[in-house]
Amino acid sequence: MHLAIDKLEKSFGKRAILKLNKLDLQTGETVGIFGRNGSGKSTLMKILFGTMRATASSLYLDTVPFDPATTIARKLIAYLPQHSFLPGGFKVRDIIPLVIADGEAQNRVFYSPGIASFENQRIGSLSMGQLKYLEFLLVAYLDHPFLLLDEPFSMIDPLYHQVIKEVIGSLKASKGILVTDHYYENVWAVTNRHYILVDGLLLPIETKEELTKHGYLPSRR
Ligand SMILES: Nc1ncnc2c1ncn2[C@@H]1O[C@H](COP(=O)(O)OP(=O)(O)OP(=O)(O)O)[C@@H](O)[C@H]1O
Repeated sequence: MHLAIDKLEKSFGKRAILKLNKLDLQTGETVGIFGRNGSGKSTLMKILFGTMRATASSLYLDTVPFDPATTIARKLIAYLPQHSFLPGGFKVRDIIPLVIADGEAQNRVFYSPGIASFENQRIGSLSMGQLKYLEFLLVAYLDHPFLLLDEPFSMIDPLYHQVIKEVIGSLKASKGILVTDHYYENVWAVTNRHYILVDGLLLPIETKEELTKHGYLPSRR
């Protein structure tokens, strides 16, 4: 499947945040987006997922015009938002089958490293990192063809960064994945193509040095 952005603009009042011209995301590839705080990465993901409306857009799914308002109902895109989305009152072991219908996919979450150590806890009692890790696994193992990951590594301890990279690697062949995180080395390790969002424009980048050139990384490290 092929998700194509021909145009995507978003303004808040008079402030233009996104002025994208072209972005393609195909199943079988993982695309990284870098950008400074406030550059519009989360805004882009919210618009594609359908929880925020673009000011103007021209989007296509396999060459057919695509309205993100239909994303959730069509189970097209799984989305890990920056902020937690699970209800606090449920136990971890009960929320897994509520989010994921498929038994095999549920087991992938249950048997992921570390989950057994807190599967009997309530969501509301998890640490921020445990919660983010659980939410990452839940959206990653949904059967949707596209996956948007907004900061999957943030708040999670380094031991599990490797697990997350392996999960993304295992899904790469079957899904179109868009990922952003300020742990840019981790993003770079799992992506096929990379962009940096500068002044509302998505600029393709080939080397990490370009992250410095575009003012994302400091020039002396
Ligand atoms: N609902 C809103 N109303 C007004 N401004 C908003 C709204 N949502 C986001 N913005 C602004 O849009 C800009 C882009 O925000 P966004 O969260 O997309 O950035 P980001 O690249 O994801 O940043 P970070 O790396 O800090 O997560 C910011 O300046 C933010 O203040």
